[in-house]
Amino acid sequence: MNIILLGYGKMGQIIERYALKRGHQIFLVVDEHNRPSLTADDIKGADVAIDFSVPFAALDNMNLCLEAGVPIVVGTTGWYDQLEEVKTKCLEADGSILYGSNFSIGVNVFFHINRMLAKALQPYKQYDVQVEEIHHIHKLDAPSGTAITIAEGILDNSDVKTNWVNTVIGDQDEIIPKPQELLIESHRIEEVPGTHTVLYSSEVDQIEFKHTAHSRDGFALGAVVAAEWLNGKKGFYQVTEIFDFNK
Ligand SMILES: NC(=O)C1=CN([C@@H]2O[C@H](COP(=O)(O)OP(=O)(O)OC[C@H]3O[C@@H](n4cnc5c(N)ncnc54)[C@H](O)[C@@H]3O)[C@@H](O)[C@H]2O)C=CC1
Ligand SMILES: O=C(O)C1=N[C@H](C(=O)O)C[C@H](O)C1
Repeated sequence: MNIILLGYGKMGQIIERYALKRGHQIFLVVDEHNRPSLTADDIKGADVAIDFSVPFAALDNMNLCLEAGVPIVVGTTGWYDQLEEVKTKCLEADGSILYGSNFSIGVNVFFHINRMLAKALQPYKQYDVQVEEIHHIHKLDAPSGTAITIAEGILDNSDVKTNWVNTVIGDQDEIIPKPQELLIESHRIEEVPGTHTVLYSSEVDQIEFKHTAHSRDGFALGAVVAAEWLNGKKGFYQVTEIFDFNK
């Protein structure tokens, strides 16, 4: 496939490596320097675009790809408050968008089991639940997109928790969540690639369910695999749809 890389930072550069390794070509690399002059005509002819940029740019990039008729895989997080609007635009334009807060196989299995765990513990009200995420100090958004997906999996399977609230440790006064609020605690530490933990605590014990990324390679390979899956499809998809264990 001919791939456009939208964003050429930590993720874009690793994705390039995996794309070449899997026999694809890089059609164009876009960052904030050449993005302002880019038009739909410039990207026509590419098979797919992969966006790992920044939230406002990802929204612009999705619009550009819809205009050009180029399918786009979006790994960028921090724009999910606009999800419904983007979905409507994509379906109206008969376009092709696949998004996901995390493209690694490990985290997608984690998402799946997180839902099962929440369902299993739903009757046992003696357990309170909280989510923790740890990322590098350069991360722009909090909570992480992955933590939001985890929280949604818990909220969908809880009759106690109604919404999530976030606190960034060290940045603000500590939030004391109300019983119906699911706390997502964000930590920003050095160069941590991404660690997510779900904690169920009762008076007598604690269950910890944790995923630790050792590098960004799992995210990058997953993004290329997602682009291969999207090739030739129309519609608005989540990365979870590409994994058989979710069927
Ligand atoms: N879904 C997933 O599996 C993962 C998602 N991410 C998300 O991907 C995004 C990028 O992460 P990193 O590569 O670590 O960040 P980064 O800061 O290293 O790279 C972002 C890149 O976007 C570029 N950029 C800025 N404005 C742009 C524009 N208007 N058009 C195109 N490019 C532009 C910057 O030059 C930079 O190269 C973040 O939102 C992060 O949360 C990161 C890892 C995995
Ligand atoms: O910004 C990052 O680095 C990451 N972002 C994604 C997120 O917000 O969940 C995925 C991964 O955890 C790394």
